[in-house]
Amino acid sequence: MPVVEIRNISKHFGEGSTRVDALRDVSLDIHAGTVIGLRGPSGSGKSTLLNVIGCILEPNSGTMTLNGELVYAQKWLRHDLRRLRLEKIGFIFQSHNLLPFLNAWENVAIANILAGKSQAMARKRAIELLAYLGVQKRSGAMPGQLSGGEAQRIAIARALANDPRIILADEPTAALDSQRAGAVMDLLRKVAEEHRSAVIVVTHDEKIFDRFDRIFTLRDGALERTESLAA
Ligand SMILES: Nc1ncnc2c1ncn2[C@@H]1O[C@H](COP(=O)(O)OP(=O)(O)OP(=O)(O)O)[C@@H](O)[C@H]1O
Repeated sequence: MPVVEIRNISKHFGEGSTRVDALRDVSLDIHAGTVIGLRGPSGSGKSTLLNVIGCILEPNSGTMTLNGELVYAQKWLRHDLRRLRLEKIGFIFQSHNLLPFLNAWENVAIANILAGKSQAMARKRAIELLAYLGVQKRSGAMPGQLSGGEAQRIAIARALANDPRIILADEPTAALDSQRAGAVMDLLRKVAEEHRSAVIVVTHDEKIFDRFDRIFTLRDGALERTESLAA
């Protein structure tokens, strides 16, 4: 069973002469344990698709099933989308978006505290994740003291805090050199395989194209072609 199942999803912004069709009839399946690339020219709908899968943006039509649960069919079928996001979905952004006034482990723990877990449990989980990602030595550092690669690992740890089945990453390697970009992709693969998550990465970054199991290409809001890169 796919972790993400999208059928005929469309999304437009505006009406009449200002209408933009950001997604047109997009259908795709994403399976557990896979790392998927999403590419396409600027304005082709990549962020819109990521935000729809992340239940941040409501589509106009189609259906979406996440982790076996039908969550959208012409309308949202759940009223607690925030909880769904907190429990099932991890977000990683290009600029890591760490909170500047919290140190590394606190930035990771906040995800669990928001989800209602105890401070002690949130701290324990944060420290475990920082060790898993190889940045435990930086757990007391403030974001301004971290290198780009360290900050991105901590942002990945935060995205993993609630054991999400779906990890959405918007240009996670854009600010990194090829060695660090490769290390981030290795981590995302490890997470996909060990946690049986589906990882979806929006990218223009050609140096990581060979790291995906599959690449979906969007053009003018429509899925153009898919490439299976798995050996
Ligand atoms: N909130 C909005 N209001 C109006 N139009 C929007 C909005 N968000 C996106 N669009 C339009 O929808 C289309 C798809 O945008 P989207 O951001 O998904 O593209 P993208 O492929 O992620 O682009 P980029 O690579 O530049 O980030 C674009 O034409 C964009 O201008």
